[in-house]
Amino acid sequence: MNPKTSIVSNSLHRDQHGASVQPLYMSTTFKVDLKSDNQEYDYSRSGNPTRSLLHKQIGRLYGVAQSQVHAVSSGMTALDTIIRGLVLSSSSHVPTILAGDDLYGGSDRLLTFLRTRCHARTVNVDTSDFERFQTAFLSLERVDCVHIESPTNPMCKVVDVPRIIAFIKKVSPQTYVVVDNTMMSGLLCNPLRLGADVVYESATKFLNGHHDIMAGIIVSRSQQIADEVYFVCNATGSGLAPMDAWLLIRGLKTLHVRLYQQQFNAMVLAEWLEQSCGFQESPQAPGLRTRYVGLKSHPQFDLHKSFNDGPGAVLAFDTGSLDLSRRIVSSRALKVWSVTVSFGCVNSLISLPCSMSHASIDPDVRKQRDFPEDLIRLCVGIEDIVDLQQDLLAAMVDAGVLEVRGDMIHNLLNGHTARNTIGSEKYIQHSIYDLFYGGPQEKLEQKLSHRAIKL
Ligand SMILES: Cc1ncc(COP(=O)(O)O)c(C=O)c1O
Ligand SMILES: N[C@@H](CCSC[C@H](N)C(=O)O)C(=O)O
Repeated sequence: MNPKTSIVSNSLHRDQHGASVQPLYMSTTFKVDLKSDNQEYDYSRSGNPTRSLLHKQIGRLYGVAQSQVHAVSSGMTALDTIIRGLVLSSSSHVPTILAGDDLYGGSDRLLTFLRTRCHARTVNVDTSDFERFQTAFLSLERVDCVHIESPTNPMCKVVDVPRIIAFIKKVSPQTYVVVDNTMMSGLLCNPLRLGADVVYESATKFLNGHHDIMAGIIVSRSQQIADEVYFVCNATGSGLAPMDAWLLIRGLKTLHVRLYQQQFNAMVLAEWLEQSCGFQESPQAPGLRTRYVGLKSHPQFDLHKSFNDGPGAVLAFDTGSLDLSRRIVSSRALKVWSVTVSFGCVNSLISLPCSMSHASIDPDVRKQRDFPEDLIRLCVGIEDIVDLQQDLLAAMVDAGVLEVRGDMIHNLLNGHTARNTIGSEKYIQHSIYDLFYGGPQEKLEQKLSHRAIKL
C-alpha cells in the first residue's frame, strides 16, 4: 500500500470502543501483572501506546517494522541519541564523525560540542562534491559515522546520497551512514532504500506541519541498530511525550496534501524569482541568484531528481548585499510571509539564516565555508500563490530591490502582475507536472492512463 494511503488509515489501532481516531494514553504508569512475563508497558519513558502508534505510522512511511522506529523530543535529540548509541559507545578509539560543511546550525553546534568538549573528532567536508568527500574519508584512519543531509539547509546543495552510501559500504562497511532527511521527509525520499543505516528527521518540520510541537523520529535499517537506539531513548528519557505523539499522528495524515501544495507554491515562486519578476534587470540587485533543487538551472537538478520524488518546499536566494537582504526580510510590507525560523509548516516563512537558524555557527567558520551572509531562505507554505508573490514583491519594492515603473505598482497591488506575468494556471501546472512526471500535462495524462488499474 502506498504510504499516502497507509498513513491516513484508521487501521493503525484497535480501540476497545471502536474510536476512529487514535486514543491518547496520557498515563505515566501502567498496572503491572506480575504473572505475565511479556507485558508491553509499565512506564511511559520505556514505552507508551500512543507513541507506539506513531512508531507504526512512521514505519509505514519508511517501509519498516514499528520496532525499528523511535520518536523523540526533537530533531536535535534524534541526532544526539544516534551519536550516543552508535558512535560514542565505542571506547577503543577516538570516535570520528565525518559530516557536511553546509548543515543545519544546530547540528553543527552539537558536532562542535562533541569535538571541543567530548573528545570526539568531527571533520566537515563539502559532501556535495563526491571527490572531495572521498579524499577526506580516505585520509582519516577510521570513520565511525558519516552524516549527510540533502538538499543542504540552507544552501540547497545536493549530496549524491546513493553514491556515498555505495562507496562507504564498499570500503568501510563498519561505518554508520546517518542521513538527516528533514528537508525531504520520508514521503519524498527514503534513504533506507538507498542503503543508509539510520535516518532521522526533525518531525517539528514537514511531518507535523503545524508548528505546534517539537519532535524527532529515528528510523533504523536493522533491529540491532534499533535496539541500540532504544537503549539510549529509555536510559535518557528522550522519548516523545504522548500528547505530542498524538498530534504528530494527526499531522502525518495530511503530509502528502500539504507537501503537494507547498511544492507547487515553491516551484512557482522559484521560477518566478529566477525568470519573471525582473530581478535580472534590476540595477539595485546585480548579485541575485535563486537556489532551489526544483529549478532546471540548479547544477544538480538531475542528480536530485534521480533519488527523490519531489523538490521540497525550501528555497533560497542571494541578493548580493547583506544590507539589501536585511531590508527585504525586515520590510513592514510583509503581511503573509512571517519572519520565523524553521520550515515545513503550513504557513510561509522568510528568514535570514546568518542571523537566525545558522547564527550558532561561528562567523569565521561560515566565511571559511563560503556561507552567503546575504542569503534569504523561503520556507513555502500552503497559502494562495498569488498572495505569496504579491507580498514578496511588495517587500522587494519597499526594500528598493525592484524599480517600480509605470503601471507596475498598480498591477502589483491589483494582483495583475502576479497572475499575468508570473503565470496563468496553465503555466503553474506545467511547472509542477514537469518536475514530478517529466513532461507537460498531456504526457502526464498518458502516463496516468497506463498506470491506472484496469477495472
Ligand atoms: C535539517 C535539520 N535537521 C535537524 C533540525 C533539528 O530539529 P529540531 O529543531 O526539531 O530539534 C533542524 C531544525 O531545527 C533542521 O533544519
Ligand atoms: N534558536 C534556535 C534556532 C532554531 S533554527 C530551526 C530550524 N532548524 C531552521 O533551520 O530554521 C537554535 O539556537 O537552535
